[in-house]
Amino acid sequence: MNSADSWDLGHFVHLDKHKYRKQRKELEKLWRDDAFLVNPDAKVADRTIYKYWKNRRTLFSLMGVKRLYLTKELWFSVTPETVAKFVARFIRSCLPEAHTVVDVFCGGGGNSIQLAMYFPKVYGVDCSVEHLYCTYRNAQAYGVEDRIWLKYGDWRKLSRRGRFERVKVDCVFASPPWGGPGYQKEEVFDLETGLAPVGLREMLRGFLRISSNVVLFLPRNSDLAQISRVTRELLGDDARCKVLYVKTGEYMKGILCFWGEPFYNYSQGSEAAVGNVHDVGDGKHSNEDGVQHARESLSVAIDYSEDG
Ligand SMILES: C[S@@+](CC[C@H](N)C(=O)[O-])C[C@H]1O[C@@H](n2cnc3c(N)ncnc32)[C@H](O)[C@@H]1O
Repeated sequence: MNSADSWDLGHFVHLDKHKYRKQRKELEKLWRDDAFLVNPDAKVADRTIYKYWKNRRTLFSLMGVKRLYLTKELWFSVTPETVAKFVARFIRSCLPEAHTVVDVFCGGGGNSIQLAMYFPKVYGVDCSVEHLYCTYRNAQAYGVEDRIWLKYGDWRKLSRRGRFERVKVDCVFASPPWGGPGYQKEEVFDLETGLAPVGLREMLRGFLRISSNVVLFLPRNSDLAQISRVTRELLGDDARCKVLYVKTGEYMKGILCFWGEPFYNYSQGSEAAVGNVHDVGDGKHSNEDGVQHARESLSVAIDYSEDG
C-alpha cells in the first residue's frame, strides 16, 4: 500500500485525547473525502486564486508530479518552495547540531516540509484542522511525514500555557498571517497592529521562551525601527536582529528576521543559501553597512516567473 493511502494519528499531537474528538472527526472526514486535492491541470474558476494557480509550481515543485492539497487560504499563504528551502538550509548551516524545530502557523506545510528535509524533528502548529491535514498530505508527497508532528491549537493559548517550553527546541520558525494581500497597500507595515494573532512584541516574547533562536518571515515593508526597538526591549541594548530581504526574480517576497547568536555569523549560513537575498543590516547598525555585506555574501538568483 502506498504510504499516502494511510495516515498516522500519532503524528497529530494529542488528537487522540477525548477533548479533541471534534477535531479528530473533522480530520477523519477530510481524509475520507480526499479534501482539497489540487488538480494542477484544471484552471481555477476563482479569479482571486488564479494568479497563485498560474504560479502553482513555485509553491510546490512537485505540483503535477505528486498529489498536493491546498485550501483557498493556503493558495495565498504557502511559502514558495525556493524561499522555504533557503530558510531551512540557512538555519541548518547556522545550527548544524540542531535536532528540533517548531514551525508555528505551519499552514499547508511549505516551511515544515523543507525544514523536515534538514532536521529530524519538526513540530507544525496551526489552529486550522484543514491546514494541518494539508500539511500532512503534502508532507507525504515529499516523503517527510515521519519527521513532522502536528499540534492543533490557537497559538495564543498554547503560548500562555507554556506549550513547548519543556521540549528542547533548537529553533522556532514562524510565518504569521500578514492580514491578506492588503498589507502591500501600506507604505510601512505596522508589526504591532498588522500581524495576527498577536503583535511582534508578544509573538517574539513567547517564541524566545521556547528557544533563543527565532526566525520570522515578515512583510517586505515591515517597520525596521519597530523590529529594532522590540529586539532591544526584549533582549537588551546590545542585542541584534539579522534582517534579510528575500527577492525572487525581480519581486521582493518579504523579509527574514533572525534572532540568536548563531545567525549573526551569516557568511557561514550564506554558503548554503539558495536565493537572491539582500541583507539590510541588523536593526541596530546602518542599512548601508548591511547591504554591502550582503552583496559580498549572497548572489544566487531564483527565477520565479512561470506561465500557464
Ligand atoms: C501565512 S500562513 C502560514 C503558511 C505556511 N508557512 C506555509 O508555508 O504553508 C499562516 C497560518 O497561520 C494559521 N493561524 C492563524 N491564526 C492562528 C493562531 N491564532 N494560532 C495558530 N495558527 C494560526 C492559519 O491557519 C494559517 O495556516
